[in-house]
Amino acid sequence: MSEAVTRIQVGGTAGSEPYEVLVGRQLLGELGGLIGDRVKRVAVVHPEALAETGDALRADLAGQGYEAVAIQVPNAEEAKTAEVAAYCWKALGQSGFTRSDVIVGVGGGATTDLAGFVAATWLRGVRWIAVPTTVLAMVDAAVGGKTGINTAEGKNLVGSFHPPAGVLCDLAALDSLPVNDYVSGLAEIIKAGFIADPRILELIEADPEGARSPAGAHAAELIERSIRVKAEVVSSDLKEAGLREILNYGHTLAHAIEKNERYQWRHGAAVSVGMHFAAELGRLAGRLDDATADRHRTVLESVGLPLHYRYDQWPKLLETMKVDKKSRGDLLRFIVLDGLAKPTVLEGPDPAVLLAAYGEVGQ
Ligand SMILES: NC(=O)c1ccc[n+]([C@@H]2O[C@H](COP(=O)([O-])OP(=O)(O)OC[C@H]3O[C@@H](n4cnc5c(N)ncnc54)[C@H](O)[C@@H]3O)[C@@H](O)[C@H]2O)c1
Ligand SMILES: O=C(O)C(=O)C[C@@H](O)[C@H](O)[C@H](O)COP(=O)(O)O
Ligand SMILES: [Zn+2]
Repeated sequence: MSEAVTRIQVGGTAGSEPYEVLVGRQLLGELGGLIGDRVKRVAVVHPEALAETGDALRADLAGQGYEAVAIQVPNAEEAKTAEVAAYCWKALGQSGFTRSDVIVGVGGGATTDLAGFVAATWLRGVRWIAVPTTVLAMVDAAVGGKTGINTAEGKNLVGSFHPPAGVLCDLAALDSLPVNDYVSGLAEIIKAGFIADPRILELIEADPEGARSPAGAHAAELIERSIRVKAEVVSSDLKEAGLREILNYGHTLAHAIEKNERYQWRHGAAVSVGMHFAAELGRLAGRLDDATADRHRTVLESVGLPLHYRYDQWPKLLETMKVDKKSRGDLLRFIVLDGLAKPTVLEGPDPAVLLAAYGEVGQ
């Protein structure tokens, strides 16, 4: 018997094309319908770790009559570089890829960010479909159309808003995901809990061990709730004119840590430390109550996410945070909470408050 498929609508307002995020099992049969029958070529962009999946998908699409090519890219952040994007552009050029052809990005958030960026830039924009295979990519990266690559100066500094034509979250893909990568994705789920849907936090607090596994009793509910948070926000503010900034909760420090670690830390681990910092910043700025700030520590720690980073790195982190995309001129801006599920912007915090907040995080 086939399991139920959940369909979550994204976009369709503010001038963006609507699309659906499908969550279920054995969803790859949906791919042909999403690609469409007037398409000649399909490029399947996948990481080394998913070489078999990428090739099976290519063969399946070839069997359906498409001219299908697989483009293998490095795992994780190694893929989010100008060099790898150029390698993909070369492969598309050599395949004769036109504006009516389609890119399929299969993999974690790093792969879907890259595949979406290549789709946004090739011929000034071709359609693309996301097939996220990590929990983080399902709940966050593949939804909402932020695509991009890193540069030596910082995380995601080059990119474009280019929403996919559809997102297929096949939960079966999570079975092969290493536990550390699964747990890293929980950081974005917990983020969705703090900024918008506290039920997420309750589900994790009730069974932190279960939350660490795709076999956990609430895995599908946690994933679907988080996708709904993201879908609602990006549907009303695709280009981050205002509301969408709340999805950046914890990310100002997180991106600086990732750069400092030369992108060897998982994004979710950095976001966990970044949310701990944002909670302390909110508390010390007089916005957030002690209980909600403390709740960050307990829930993040309960699933095995990190809370701390090197104290001596603060000057470098502060310098990197100045080129965060939320900054305006010399004004540093952070997302903090006024209370549970009440995200807001804190502009130009007192440097002494910033340092004191980092004092709780650094060790
Ligand atoms: N565009 C957005 O809105 C957005 C949102 C959140 C995060 N991101 C980006 O997403 C990236 C992080 O994504 P991530 O956490 O998915 O990490 P990732 O893409 O780096 O994947 C982690 C590792 O798991 C491997 N992998 C992927 N799927 C697998 C599977 N099913 N089984 C076994 N191995 C698998 C990958 O090849 C990689 O080595 C960061 O670059 C972050 O900036 C983007
Ligand atoms: O979708 C968004 O908007 C987010 O901020 C989601 C984040 O989880 C994600 O990591 C995003 O890539 C960060 O965007 P950036 O603009 O700060 O690079
Ligand atoms: Zn993120």
